[in-house]
Amino acid sequence: MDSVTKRYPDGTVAVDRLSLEIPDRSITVLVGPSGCGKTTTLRMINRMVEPSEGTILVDGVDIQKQPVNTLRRSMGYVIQNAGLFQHRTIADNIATVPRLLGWSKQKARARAEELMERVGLDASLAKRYPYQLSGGQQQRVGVARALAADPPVLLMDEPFSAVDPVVRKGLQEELLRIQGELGKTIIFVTHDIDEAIRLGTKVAVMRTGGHLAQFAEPAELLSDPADAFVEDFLGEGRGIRRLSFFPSEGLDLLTDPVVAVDATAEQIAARGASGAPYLLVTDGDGKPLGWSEPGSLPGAAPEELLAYGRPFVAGQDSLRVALDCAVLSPTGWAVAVDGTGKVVGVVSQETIGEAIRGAHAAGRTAEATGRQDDSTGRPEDSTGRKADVAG
Ligand SMILES: Nc1ncnc2c1ncn2[C@@H]1O[C@H](COP(=O)(O)OP(=O)(O)OP(=O)(O)O)[C@@H](O)[C@H]1O
Repeated sequence: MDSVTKRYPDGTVAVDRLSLEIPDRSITVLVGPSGCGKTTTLRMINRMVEPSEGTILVDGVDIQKQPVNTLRRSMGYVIQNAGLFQHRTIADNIATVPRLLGWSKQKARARAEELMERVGLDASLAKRYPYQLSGGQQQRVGVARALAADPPVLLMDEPFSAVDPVVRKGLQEELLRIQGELGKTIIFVTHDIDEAIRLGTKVAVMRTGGHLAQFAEPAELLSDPADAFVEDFLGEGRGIRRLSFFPSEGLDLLTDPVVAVDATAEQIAARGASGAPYLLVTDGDGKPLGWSEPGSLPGAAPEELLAYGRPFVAGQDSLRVALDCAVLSPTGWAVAVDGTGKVVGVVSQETIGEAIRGAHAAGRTAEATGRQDDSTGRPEDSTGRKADVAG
């Protein structure tokens, strides 16, 4: 997209000389306050709105030189409230484009069934009508319909804005999973910066008047907002949210303060000597039971143990998750587990604080030498998806 401007007939400049290079097979998010030109930008990409100036190339081809129908078939389009055809069943809604393309009824139906599964909809919903579905389910149908003819590009305009936060998070996770599986190029409009940071490989922050304020990876937005507008738009907690991009790998985990529930008095005395104010007691499988002062062991009843709270998955969860676990722990220590829930060590808030300072210093070095810092890539949580950076 090269120096694209949209001036509406009444003189409103909705988009002003916008230049963006949207990366292939990843999610690019357009974010900004109401009226900053996000929807206009998106609609210029499938020519629902024609630019006044500038050029838009897709795979190197000027979209103005392509027949509109061909262009739109290569781009799925999803809008808020899904925009489903109310008088058609779910299966027929999803099969709309394949049928227009002349697919047989059977083939289109099979495709609809396949897509329902892909977006997490039960097959039993196929014969229902949109009004018989929840908002979140309707939104999934909207995504399935947009994917039906397997277009390489998906344009999504505030697709999850109308659903509650829990459903929204589920839809976001689903979209990340689908993108990972199908490798679509997705351009996603939202006014929610947390959604942008969670979903975007790259995020374009726009400001009123259709100007581009910053185009960067989420971690870079959080560490180096281009100006006061972007900083303000990112809101509070920028430093904490940035920790989602730092992995917990390499945290100095201690195993000395971890004792099995059947440990002998001598073993406990030896652990107590390590100086930790609390020991973490584990069950026969190595899973956490709770914290105890060394003097109360052995023989502490389960109800006497202090709750260990939420553990983090070592190496998989981010430093943000590890810090959160430590802050929520009654002892100020976080419990680290492996993928199966077995304790691999414990770590104090202080040690996590040192790791955070180290990660910041490494980030600064990476910036100074101009190399890409791996820790500023896509944050992952224990599910292997992007970490929750909301809030
Ligand atoms: N058809 C139109 N004619 C005149 N002005 C328009 C038209 N469509 C949009 N605009 C104006 O262009 C500007 C950008 O609108 P646009 O819908 O692209 O913004 P947006 O960032 O998507 O906003 P929102 O988040 O509220 O949906 C706004 O000032 C809007 O009022």
